[in-house]
Amino acid sequence: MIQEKDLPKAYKDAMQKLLGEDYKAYIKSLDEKPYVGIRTNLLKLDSDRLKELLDRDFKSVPWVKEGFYFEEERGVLTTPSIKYNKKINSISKNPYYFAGLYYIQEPSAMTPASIAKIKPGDKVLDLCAAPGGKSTQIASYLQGEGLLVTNDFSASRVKALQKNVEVSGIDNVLITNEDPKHLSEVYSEYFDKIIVDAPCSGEGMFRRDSAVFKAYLGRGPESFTGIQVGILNEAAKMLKPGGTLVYSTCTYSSIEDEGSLISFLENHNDFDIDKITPEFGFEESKQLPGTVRLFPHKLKGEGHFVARLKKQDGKKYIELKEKGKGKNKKKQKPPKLPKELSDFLKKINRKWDYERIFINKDYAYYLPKDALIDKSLHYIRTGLLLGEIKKNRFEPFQALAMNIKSDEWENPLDLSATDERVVKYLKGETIEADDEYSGIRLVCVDGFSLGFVKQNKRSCKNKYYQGWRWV
Ligand SMILES: C[S@@+](CC[C@H](N)C(=O)[O-])C[C@H]1O[C@@H](n2cnc3c(N)ncnc32)[C@H](O)[C@@H]1O
Repeated sequence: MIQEKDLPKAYKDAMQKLLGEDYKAYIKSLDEKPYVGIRTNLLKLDSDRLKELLDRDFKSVPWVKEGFYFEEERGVLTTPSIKYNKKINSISKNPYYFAGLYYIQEPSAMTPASIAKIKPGDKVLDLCAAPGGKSTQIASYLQGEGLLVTNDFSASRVKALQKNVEVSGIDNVLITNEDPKHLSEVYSEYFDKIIVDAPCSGEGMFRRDSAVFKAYLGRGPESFTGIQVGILNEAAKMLKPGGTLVYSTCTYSSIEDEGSLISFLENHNDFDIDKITPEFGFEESKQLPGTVRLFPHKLKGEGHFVARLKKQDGKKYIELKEKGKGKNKKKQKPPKLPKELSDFLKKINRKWDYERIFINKDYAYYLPKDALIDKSLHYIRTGLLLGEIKKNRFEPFQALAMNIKSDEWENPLDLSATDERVVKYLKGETIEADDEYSGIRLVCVDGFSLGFVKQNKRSCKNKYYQGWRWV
């Protein structure tokens, strides 16, 4: 627990100035446990079904309809429903979590994507995306239509982003590991919505993460503003006229919040603040009306700052194609698919658009529809990674399994969460099926896909991705 005496003087002074008589209530809130939230993955199910499966009537996060508080007693991660199995003892060690049915996310962190007005069909960029909280939420809102480009500058953090995108079953996605400067050279005025969840000093996360506090003592707010304004400048280039840009941080620092935004707006008079209604305990900024802070003494969540900007529709938007910018698009002739791959895809009851299948070094991808892909950028994923074409066979990958709905597979091995084979499977063990079969089969928990097995008679050789196993 952080106490007032541990806080740097400059920080206390700034908070007193910001909060006035609320300062004491804020300091008191530092003694309380942080809230734990979960958010339904709307790509896979709705919240009523999730509550049913987890056997809990969670309290809702007031400002995000698919967000819930995990425990009335905050931070206590005890088993929700599956009482039969003592090994399943936390919200992150639960078969439904492995099935990507929900994302664990701090309730305030659910705000930026929820106010970005994202609708199916939009092209959305999440510029500072790892580990993927906002990206998985954006994908939920897109409902498989449109495009999500999700980027992070850090090569190590982008791995966690990739995993979360794949567990969530997202296919209309490009994952990049890029400096925003490079992205803006390719994606000029390309996106309808952009989220900049900027790197920041993390003042709002002190009670949740002591490492953030330690890092803060070594590196205060001033060092972040240049980076934040730089990222916003690149985002501005990539937004279509009329588009929406959301800027968020998990800090209270007015240097990083209003300060960075004011610097940005001074050089971008084609952007206006699109007011966020100060409801649910959100506190409107006095310095920059229309933007809001979330304080832990005002609502059930950690500290955040959120602003929504709108780019004016000053000039008529010219489609990229007309500008001839789609030149480098990886446009292939519809490939002649290897028989192994086309035979495998026939097992999945879905209308595949074969023109979107892209094969690179024996790896097969299903590209997002109408997405601009440029060779100069470092893509971690271009769409859904289907699998690898091997000699005389196709090896389907985990990302594909997570994207398949159980009713798209003719004969899934569908196990109940109360079946101990589920945890065995997630641990990478061989399991026995109830019926005989020969070949690759989809394993599901209560109708939601988990991964593949290679079945011979009743014995099912485990194909669950090693790096994701239950340990
Ligand atoms: C607050 S975190 C993002 C959290 C994420 N949006 C989520 O909801 O899970 C900020 C991220 O910005 C990334 N970052 C730092 N500098 C960056 C830059 N210049 N361009 C893009 N991303 C950057 C960091 O690696 C970090 O993952």
